[in-house]
Amino acid sequence: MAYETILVETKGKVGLVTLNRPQALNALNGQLIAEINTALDGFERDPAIGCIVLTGSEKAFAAGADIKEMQDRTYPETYLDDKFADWDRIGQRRKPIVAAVAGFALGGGCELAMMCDFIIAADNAKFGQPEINLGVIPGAGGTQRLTRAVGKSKAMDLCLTGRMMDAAEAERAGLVARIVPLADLMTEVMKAADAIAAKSLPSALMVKETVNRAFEVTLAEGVRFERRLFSSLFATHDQKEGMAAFAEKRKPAFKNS
Ligand SMILES: CC(C)=CC(=O)SCCNC(=O)CCNC(=O)[C@H](O)C(C)(C)COP(=O)(O)OP(=O)(O)OC[C@H]1O[C@@H](n2cnc3c(N)ncnc32)[C@H](O)[C@@H]1OP(=O)(O)O
Repeated sequence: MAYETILVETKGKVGLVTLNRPQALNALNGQLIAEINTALDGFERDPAIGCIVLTGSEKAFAAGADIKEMQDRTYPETYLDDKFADWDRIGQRRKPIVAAVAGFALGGGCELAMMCDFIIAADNAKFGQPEINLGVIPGAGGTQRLTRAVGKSKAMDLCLTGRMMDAAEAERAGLVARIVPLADLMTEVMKAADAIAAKSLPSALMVKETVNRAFEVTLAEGVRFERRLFSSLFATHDQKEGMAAFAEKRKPAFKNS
């Protein structure tokens, strides 16, 4: 597959997608979103891949949905085409996805980062939902995911003022898992992704599924769901191997089965 707006690489057990529209600060047009989905489809199907990393450039993870592509749309086109259904697919992937964010992650860029499972940010990262400055509101899940990540007060502040927050504020608020110096971003993210990809894939998929379930169901229901998945792992080779390896003081050799 020839990609025009992203770079796709495999590094060991990690699939790496780099947004590559530098002239528009990685503004997310239809083609770019379609290409991300094609790349993710491939990594999801590939049994050798245990973790995916999504990143941009040092200046911009992504400066939002492509405003120039959107500006002439009518209400019926916007509503009936449901363009953001393609974006939603990114957040519905089963394998863990880490967002490596440097520079601007604004509007759809912030929403794209939040569709990933966690964000590691460079110290120059800037996050925001500035759609209100364009006479609209976030449309790819920003009001919902941001509120769950940082709480109502800060989500209201960001979405109503349209201001940007820096990496330190984003980490304090809980949007970002950790901050690293810009020069170390990809090294640190790949270390994390390699560590995840070395785990048993069924366990990693179930961690993702259960943590995400916490946003959808009551505590009691979530705990019951977790217990069922926990129990099901005792039917796997990797549970026997993981626990035997601990007892025998050696590294486990997982088979993803
Ligand atoms: C998902 C939904 C529902 C909505 C959205 O995401 S709406 C978009 C939200 N994002 C924004 O409003 C941010 C827009 N961009 C900016 O405010 C600035 O570009 C900046 C603060 C991120 C960076 O400013 P800077 O002065 O460093 O760079 P520019 O000269 O402004 O940009 C360079 C180049 O990129 C084009 N660009 C930037 N962002 C977008 C975008 N979101 N859509 C389309 N194009 C974008 C910008 O026009 C310029 O291109 P030209 O040199 O051809 O003018």
